[in-house]
Amino acid sequence: MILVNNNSSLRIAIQKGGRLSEKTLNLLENIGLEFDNYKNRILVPCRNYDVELLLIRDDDIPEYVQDGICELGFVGHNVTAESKADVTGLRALGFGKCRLSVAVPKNNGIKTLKDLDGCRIATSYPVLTRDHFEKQGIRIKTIEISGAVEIAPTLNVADAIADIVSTGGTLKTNGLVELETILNSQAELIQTNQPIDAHKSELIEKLLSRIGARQQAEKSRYIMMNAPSGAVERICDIIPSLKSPTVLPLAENDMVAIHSVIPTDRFWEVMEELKSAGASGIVILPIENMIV
Ligand SMILES: Nc1ncnc2c1ncn2[C@@H]1O[C@H](COP(=O)(O)OP(=O)(O)OP(=O)(O)O)[C@@H](O)[C@H]1O
Ligand SMILES: O=P(O)(O)OC[C@H]1O[C@H](OP(=O)(O)OP(=O)(O)O)[C@H](O)[C@@H]1O
Ligand SMILES: [Mg+2]
Repeated sequence: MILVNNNSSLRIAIQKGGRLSEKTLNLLENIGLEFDNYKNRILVPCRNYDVELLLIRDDDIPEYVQDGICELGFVGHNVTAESKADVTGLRALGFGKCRLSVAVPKNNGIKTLKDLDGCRIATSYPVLTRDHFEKQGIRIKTIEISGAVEIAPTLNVADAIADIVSTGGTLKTNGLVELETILNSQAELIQTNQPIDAHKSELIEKLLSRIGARQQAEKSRYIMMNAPSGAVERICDIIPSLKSPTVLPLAENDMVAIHSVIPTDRFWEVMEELKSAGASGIVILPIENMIV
């Protein structure tokens, strides 16, 4: 049975309450979509775009998108991969970064995955875990647990775990060490493989283009600085992306203002070099959107 969304508005599934909810809503608002009253609601209309949000548990998102109940979904790649849903990944979103890893109690002699042959692995990701071990010909028994997986070895419910790791703090607190990564993950935008009409396809195209502009902007900063005109060439060498900066004369003799866009992650690396090249009054501004 195919359960496509017959409503004329594009429907997007997002996590109702959890780690991805706020960042997903922020992203949608940052690309100009206005929602109100999404607290305590399941279907939330949008004031200025032909779209509605379906707020549900993240585990349900891939299947809702697979079945066409929602055309799009924002969800962790770990959840999509575990579900094996028939959907298309459109964009990695750069937040909710984590990994699914195998971890074992510290100092118990387990050094490689092979040492876990015949062992019990506690996890909320039985599909990905079994696939990973099977590919390496290692026999394991998965013990499916939906939360607080890290405590399973202490309770002797399992010999090891496969769980989500980000900073590694939870593993450390529970006396576990990471053995191997099964999957790297971040939040992603997924699309249904069910047929989509022309109106909804156009809405998706426009959303993707706005998300692209937002992602580009987040990767960049607008930089302004003053410098002696003789220093412009050296400053451009320090930041290769400053190939054709805007250079404006200042009232002060032989001084110019340099304006350009630089990759966010480069700024802190080159700030000292810029200063020693003669730059002063360096100002860095966030960019709202960037269409290249
Ligand atoms: N420690 C973490 N750091 C960064 N991202 C994480 C972390 N833990 C989980 N994630 C990502 O955030 C997603 C949502 O995590 P969350 O803990 O809110 O899920 P949940 O408890 O299954 O929520 P739900 O109630 O919707 O089922 C995860 O599927 C994963 O992609
Ligand atoms: O490596 P860390 O930075 O410590 O993060 C990892 C922890 O974060 C997630 O749990 P969360 O805090 O979302 O609680 P949950 O297990 O109840 O979902 C995950 O299940 C780990 O327990
Ligand atoms: Mg969940």
